[in-house]
Amino acid sequence: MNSDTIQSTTSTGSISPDTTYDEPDVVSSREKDKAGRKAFQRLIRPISLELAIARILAFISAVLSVGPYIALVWLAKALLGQGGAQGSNEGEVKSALTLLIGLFVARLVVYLVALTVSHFADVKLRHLLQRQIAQRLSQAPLSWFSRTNSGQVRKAVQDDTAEIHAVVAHAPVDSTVAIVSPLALLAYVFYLNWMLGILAIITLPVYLGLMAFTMRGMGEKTAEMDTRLGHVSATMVEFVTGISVVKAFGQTGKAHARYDRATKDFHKFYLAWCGPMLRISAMSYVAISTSVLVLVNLGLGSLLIRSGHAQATDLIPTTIVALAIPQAFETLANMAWSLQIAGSAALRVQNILNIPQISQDAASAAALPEGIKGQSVDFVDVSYSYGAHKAVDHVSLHLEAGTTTALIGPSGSGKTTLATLLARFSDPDEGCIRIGGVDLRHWPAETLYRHVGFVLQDPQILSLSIRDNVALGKEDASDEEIWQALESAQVADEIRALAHGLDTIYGVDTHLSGGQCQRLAIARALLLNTPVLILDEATAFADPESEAQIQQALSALVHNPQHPKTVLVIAHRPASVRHVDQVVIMENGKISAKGTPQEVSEEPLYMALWEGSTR
Ligand SMILES: Nc1ncnc2c1ncn2[C@@H]1O[C@H](COP(=O)(O)OP(=O)(O)OP(=O)(O)O)[C@@H](O)[C@H]1O
Repeated sequence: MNSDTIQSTTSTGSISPDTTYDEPDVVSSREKDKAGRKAFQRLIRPISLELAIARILAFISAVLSVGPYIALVWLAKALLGQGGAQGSNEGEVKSALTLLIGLFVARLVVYLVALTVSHFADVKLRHLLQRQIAQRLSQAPLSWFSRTNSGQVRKAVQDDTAEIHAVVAHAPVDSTVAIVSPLALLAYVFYLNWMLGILAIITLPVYLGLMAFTMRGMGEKTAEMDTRLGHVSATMVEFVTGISVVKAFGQTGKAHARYDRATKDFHKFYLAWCGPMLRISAMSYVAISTSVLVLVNLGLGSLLIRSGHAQATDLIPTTIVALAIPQAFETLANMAWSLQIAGSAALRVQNILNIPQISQDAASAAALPEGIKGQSVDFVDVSYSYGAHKAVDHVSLHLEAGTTTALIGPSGSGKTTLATLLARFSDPDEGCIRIGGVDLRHWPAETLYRHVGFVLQDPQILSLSIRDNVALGKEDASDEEIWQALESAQVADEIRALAHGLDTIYGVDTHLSGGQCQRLAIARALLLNTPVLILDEATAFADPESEAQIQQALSALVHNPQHPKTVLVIAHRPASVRHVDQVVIMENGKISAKGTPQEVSEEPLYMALWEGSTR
């Protein structure tokens, strides 16, 4: 986006100098419009057969729409007694009425069947897209989520599938009817009397000319509007997400300013675009307004009748047709607009469907990978980058089964990144990570997460009951097992004190402190009892009294001879490294030293950790 200041031209051609806004790249808006159309066509491919059937039915319904007019002319002639004797006229009136009602109903039925087919197709597509989106999101590496604004994800998953619905369910039927029906009606009107036919469309060139003028660059402008709306939505999400921090530091005005500016920019853009357009389009609607059409068709039509160039019985249907045609243009204009909106929506859905996937070689979701030996962990020449920034740089590390390794190092040295690679939040760019000698890429996801448990800095307590939160990875856990895990994590008393105990819904019935959330996350890991455990400063939020107890519980768990664990702790304090088997020091994404606590005790960073704690 560049920030050129542009001036808007009003309908009178004057320049309004105060109408300034940030202008997204016009070329990119045009490309976005094109790409959106392509993405939409690609998305609806799975329902192309259903849409073709809906279009054919809509075509039949549109052709049938001429029927009632033919019957109307017949009826008018019969009523005006142009058909001959009295008796035969009565019969003709009845037949004409039967035909009129019959064709009207037949047309309506075919139209409704066409709409039903397109709605079924839409339901099928929605289901398919939501399933695909859910599947892609579940296989996306965590790094993708941290790069992507949550507002964008929500928009793609919820709003965009709804916008595509509006077009898929209605456009094929309504646009076919809107094109075929006026053509069929006009053909009939011209067949009745070509001069009345011309009257029926005589004001259309004025309307179409003005409309064409207002619709110039519509595709790009709609794409630009979508970009700007996305920006408004993203700044809103950003503002709401960070509101507590922003308020705490008294920066509400500053943070709000970004959202405020985005909405103001949108407001200016929309006014500058739609103001002149609406004025011209209002003028164009005069040309097809009912009063003008009635005046032209009935007025000039009467003159044609008087001069003997037309019959009175033909004038009523031709005037009705003239009044019906503008409706078709309105439908087409609305459909074109919806199609452009759906194009942008399709592009976002397409982007979600294109997100990189964590590769999955193993076929069975539950089985252990073949060739697994023990629970040792190996990082083999592992590198990982966030964009151009290398966070982990050719790291090789062996974690002996049943031992505890502490990762220490300055902030930003790559500890969390290395640890989360073991939980397969992303795959390494280079090298590989093995558990029991098997590359993580060959582990079925379900099996992997029954082998690797983690407690991260952000404990991620979900808006579920305490029971479901603790038993997240072990749905069949008994209450007894859950309480046992809560006891070991030193949080059982607090949960017992809640009015609904294990059934308390987090975030609805209660809010827990950071330390309590952390201990719940530890209970979750304890319950899962995985042979490999990652702790990212698991005691960071714990209050001093419970910290020692949590450490004891964890150490008992780690050194349990029945369930030996391979543990990787990201440590920021001496308490976390005191009893470990191995200390690994990281600096700038590389391992600078490793060994037992005694072996690394002279390392400056190790000493700094102890000194920091006693300060
Ligand atoms: N999602 C991300 N996107 C881009 N860069 C990131 C992301 N996460 C981490 N980084 C960068 O990667 C580097 C390593 O970060 P990492 O969080 O692994 O370090 P750390 O040693 O765990 O730090 P800390 O002790 O502060 O948690 C840092 O320079 C950080 O800025």
